[in-house]
Amino acid sequence: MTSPFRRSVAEHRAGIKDIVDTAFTNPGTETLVLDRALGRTLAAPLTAPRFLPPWDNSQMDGYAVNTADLGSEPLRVVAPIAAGVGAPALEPGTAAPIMTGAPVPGGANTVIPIEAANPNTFPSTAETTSGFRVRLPAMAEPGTYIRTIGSDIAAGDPVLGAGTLLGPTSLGLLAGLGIGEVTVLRRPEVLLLSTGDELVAPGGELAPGQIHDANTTLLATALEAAGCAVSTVGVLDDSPESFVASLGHALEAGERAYSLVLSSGGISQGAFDVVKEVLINHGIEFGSVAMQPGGPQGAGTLGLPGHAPVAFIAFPGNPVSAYVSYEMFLRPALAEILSLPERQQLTARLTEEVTSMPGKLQVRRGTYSNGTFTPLGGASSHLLAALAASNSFILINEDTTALPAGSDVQALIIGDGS
Ligand SMILES: Nc1nc2c(c(=O)[nH]1)N[C@H]1C(S)=C(S)[C@@H](COP(=O)(O)OP(=O)(O)OC[C@H]3O[C@@H](n4cnc5c(N)ncnc54)[C@H](O)[C@@H]3O)O[C@H]1N2
Ligand code: MOO
Repeated sequence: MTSPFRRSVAEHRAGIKDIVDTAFTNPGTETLVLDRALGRTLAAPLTAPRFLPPWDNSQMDGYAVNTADLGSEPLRVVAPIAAGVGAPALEPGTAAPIMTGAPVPGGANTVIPIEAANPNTFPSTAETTSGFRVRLPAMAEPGTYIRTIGSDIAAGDPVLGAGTLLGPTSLGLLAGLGIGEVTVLRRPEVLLLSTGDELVAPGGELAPGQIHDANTTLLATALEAAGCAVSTVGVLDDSPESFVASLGHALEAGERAYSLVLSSGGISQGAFDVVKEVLINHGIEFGSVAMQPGGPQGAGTLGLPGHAPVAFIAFPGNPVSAYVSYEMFLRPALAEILSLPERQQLTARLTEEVTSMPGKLQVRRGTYSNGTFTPLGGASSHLLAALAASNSFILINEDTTALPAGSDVQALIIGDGS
C-alpha cells in the first residue's frame, strides 16, 4: 500500500502516458476489408500497385482526334468508344466519338468536346456506317481533355504512410487503386466498469436514492470514438468481496487480453469507496491531482492474484469529472498511439466573468463561437446537461481566482465527437 499522491496536472498526465504507452506497445495487426477499416490506423506504408488512371482517358464526351488531322476538312466519324471497353487505334484522318472516362485510342492526341463540334450531337449508328463527317475546330492543343496515365498516382509511388488514420478519402483512394483489404493496428482492448450501488443501467427503473449510470455510456463512446475496442461490465457493486470477484471474472471474459481497465467512481474519501479500498492493495496508487473537476484519481498496474498484470486507471465518479479526466489525461495519451488529431485551441473572448478556486487548474465547460467563449453551468462536476451543450473547455490556471468578462482565453475544442 502506498500513501496518497498529490500531483500537478502535468505530472499525472505524464504518469498516465507512461501507463498507456506500456500497455499499448506491440498491439499487433489485423487485416480488414476496406469498409470495416474506417477510423483504424494503417500498420505499414502502402505503395500504389498500379497507375491511376490506369491509361490515358477522356475528360469529356466528345471526339478523339489527332491534332495533325484538324484543318478545314470535316473528318470521317468512326465507331464510338464507350467507357469500360478497350479502343482500337484511330485511323489517320478520322474522329472517334469518345465518352468521359473511355480510353483514348492510339493515334489520337486530343479530345474535342461535343459542344465544339459541328454538328454538336453524336451521329446514330446508321449515320456512322454511312460515312458521317464532323467539322472540328482546328485550334485544339495536343493533350487537351486527356487525363494521362498516372496523372493521379504512379505505380510504385507511396500512397499512405504507416500510422495514417483511415478516413473516407484515404479509404476511397485505396479502393480506387484496387486494394481490397488493409492491415491495421489492432485496437486497444479496454475493459470499462462503473461502481456505485446507487447506479442503475439507463432504461432501468429507479428505486429511491438511485440514479442512472451515465459514465459507462459517456466513457465507452468516447473511447470507441478514439479507436479503442471497449467491453463494458456495467456497474460492479460496492462490497469489496463481490467487487474483486466480478472484476476477476470480467478480466477473464474477453476474447483477447485487455490492454487497460478503466473504472469510474469509488475513489475519494467515502465510506464505500470500493475501488480505492480494494485496489490500493493490488498495485494501484490513489491520490489527488490539482485539477477541478477530476481531482481524485488512481492509476497503476493491477496485480489481482490469479490474473495477468494489467494497466488500470481509476477516474472519479461524477460524470463531468470522469469526462474531463478522459480529455485531460487519457485522450492525450491515446492520441499518439491512435493517430488522433490534437484538440484545436482557439483564442476566444470570455463573455462573462468566471471565478476559480486557487491551487487547482479549473476546467470550465462552455461554447466557443465566433471568437467568444460562453461558460455553461458552473464549476460543479454533476452538470451533465451543461457538458452536453458545451463544445469546448477553458483551462484556468492554479494562480487565477477570477477572469473578468472580455479576457482572452484559449478554448480547447472538444466538440467534434472523437
Ligand atoms: N470528503 C470528501 N468528499 C469528496 C471529495 C473529497 O476530496 N473529500 N472529493 C469530491 C470529488 S471532487 C469528487 S469528483 C468525488 C469523487 O468521488 P468518487 O470517485 O468516489 O465517486 P463516487 O463517490 O462513487 O461518486 C461521486 C458522484 O458521482 C455519481 N456517479 C458515480 N458514478 C456514476 C455514474 N457511472 N453515472 C452517473 N453518476 C455517477 C455518484 O452518484 C456521486 O454523486 O468525490 C467528492 N467527495
Ligand atoms: O474534482 Mo471532483 O472531480 O470536482 O467533482
